[in-house]
Amino acid sequence: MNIIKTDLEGVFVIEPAVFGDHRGWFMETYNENNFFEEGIKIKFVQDNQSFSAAKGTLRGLHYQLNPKAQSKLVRCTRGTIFDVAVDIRKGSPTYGKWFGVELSAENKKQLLIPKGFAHGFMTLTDDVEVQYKVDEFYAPDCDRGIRWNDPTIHVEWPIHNIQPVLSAKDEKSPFLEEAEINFVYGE
Ligand SMILES: Cc1cn([C@H]2C[C@H](O)[C@@H](COP(=O)(O)OP(=O)(O)O[C@H]3O[C@@H](C)C(=O)[C@@H](O)[C@H]3O)O2)c(=O)[nH]c1=O
Repeated sequence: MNIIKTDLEGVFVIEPAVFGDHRGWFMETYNENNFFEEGIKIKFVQDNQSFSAAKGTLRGLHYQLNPKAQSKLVRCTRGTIFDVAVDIRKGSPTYGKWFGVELSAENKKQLLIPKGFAHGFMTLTDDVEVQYKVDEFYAPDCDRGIRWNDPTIHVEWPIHNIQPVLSAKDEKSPFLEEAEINFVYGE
């Protein structure tokens, strides 16, 4: 398993070791020891899965406020997504900066998104399944969003000539400037 740093502190791309043989393949999708060796101490408590029917579906950018903030370990088990983490920790040297990576059933990569980041993804194929582990339970009262096309964050979504398929909630999310955020860098 390769745990690869990105330009955003605490955001990692994970490349699992895939063992193929005449039957197919095997891989570990999570190994606590490997994460601990990299100094990543997370205790996951909930596993989530979503299905998106159409290419160009966009879920995000989502986060839960403190004290219910979540770290997320995201993978795509059917189809392909462009997965994005945005640093929304006040006072962070990379505040408002984003990192994106293609995750697919084929490349088997995962993205680790720490607390203090917003997360979202766009489907690049039809019939997409995304699975992710989180280290805090769902807390609807703390559930928040930032508009997917916030001009100050300016995520370069790979499909930009279409109106994405959005939830009613995501259509109305505030822009970063007005969003309620209670993450402070270093805390
Ligand atoms: C996230 C979540 C939702 N739900 C319910 C609430 C709602 O009725 C239904 C659909 O919820 P949403 O519309 O928020 O689902 P979705 O837009 O897929 O939300 C997810 O998006 C990605 C990008 C994330 O990062 C996740 O943390 C989560 O916010 O599922 C749970 O029961 N538990 C959960 O953990």
